[in-house]
Amino acid sequence: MSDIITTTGLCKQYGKVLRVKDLDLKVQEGVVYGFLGPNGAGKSTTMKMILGLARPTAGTIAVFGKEVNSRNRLSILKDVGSLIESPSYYGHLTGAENLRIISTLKGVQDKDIDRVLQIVRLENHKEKKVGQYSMGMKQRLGLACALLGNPKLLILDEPTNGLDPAGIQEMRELICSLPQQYGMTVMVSSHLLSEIDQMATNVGIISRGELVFQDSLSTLHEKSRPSIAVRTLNNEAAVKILDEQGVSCRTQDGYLLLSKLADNELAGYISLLFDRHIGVVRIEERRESLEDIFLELTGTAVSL
Ligand SMILES: Nc1ncnc2c1ncn2[C@@H]1O[C@H](COP(=O)(O)OP(=O)(O)OP(=O)(O)O)[C@@H](O)[C@H]1O
Repeated sequence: MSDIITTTGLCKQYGKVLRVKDLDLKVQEGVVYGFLGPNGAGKSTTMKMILGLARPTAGTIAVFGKEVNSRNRLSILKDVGSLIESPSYYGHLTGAENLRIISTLKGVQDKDIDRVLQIVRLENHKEKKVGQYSMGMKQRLGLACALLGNPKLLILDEPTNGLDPAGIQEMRELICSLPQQYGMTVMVSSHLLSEIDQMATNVGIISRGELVFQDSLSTLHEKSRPSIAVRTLNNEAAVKILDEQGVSCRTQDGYLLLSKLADNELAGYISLLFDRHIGVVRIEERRESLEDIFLELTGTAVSL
């Protein structure tokens, strides 16, 4: 699989503050790359630099294997569609008319308009004035604009912002379908872990301008460490007994939390508790949630 976006040591300074620090991103062909981070982490700034809308302070950006410079920028970005911030439209014109204006600017044939309207499921509303569109329809029209010309790469900055749950679901399904159905690579940003979890195959997590995780979503899930939660009738005494055995544990919500043990070891400690007349009433396996991992990586509680 080739790399569609590679950044090396990418930095952006605003005033005296470095807002994007030494970013080495790798977005491989055919993935949905979820670019996740708390508000103000530097996601939009990074995407704008990739799209040539902001000038990097340092570092390089390669798209489709070619390092982007002022001479080749336009020819490379011809194959990139984007949705950055809420797009504005002519409200007195229809969806199709708005798309016609963009397709002319992009040098794309008119017949592509019906194709993109179909992908975003707006074909039945194309003759309606955009001023009468719902927020979700406007956002889908934004995606349609990005899809004009059948780009190989889509860069979408928080495309579900401002949408209701049904709109979010629809946008998410659309984005997920793009690599398989149209062979596109998608980089999509969000501050919502649950959204990236449901949409992306690969994840880059940015915190205060720094990349703190980059790998497949499944690798992120593997980081969630299993632990054993035990509920007894006397947790205080149980902690002392386990402590004597060299087993460290902490109490949380009425449970003793032990790091994952082999089954025979755990069985040994449980029978020891029985021998010491401590009733064991629950034994459960738990996994650290993705939210906990996100918190560890970024030091910021995640919004769901
Ligand atoms: N043009 C600018 N001039 C000065 N500071 C800026 C500019 N653009 C962004 N910043 C600052 O850079 C930091 C990163 O902003 P950015 O918009 O990239 O974050 P983000 O991760 O996209 O967050 P959000 O989800 O809130 O949009 C913020 O502290 C922001 O205030």
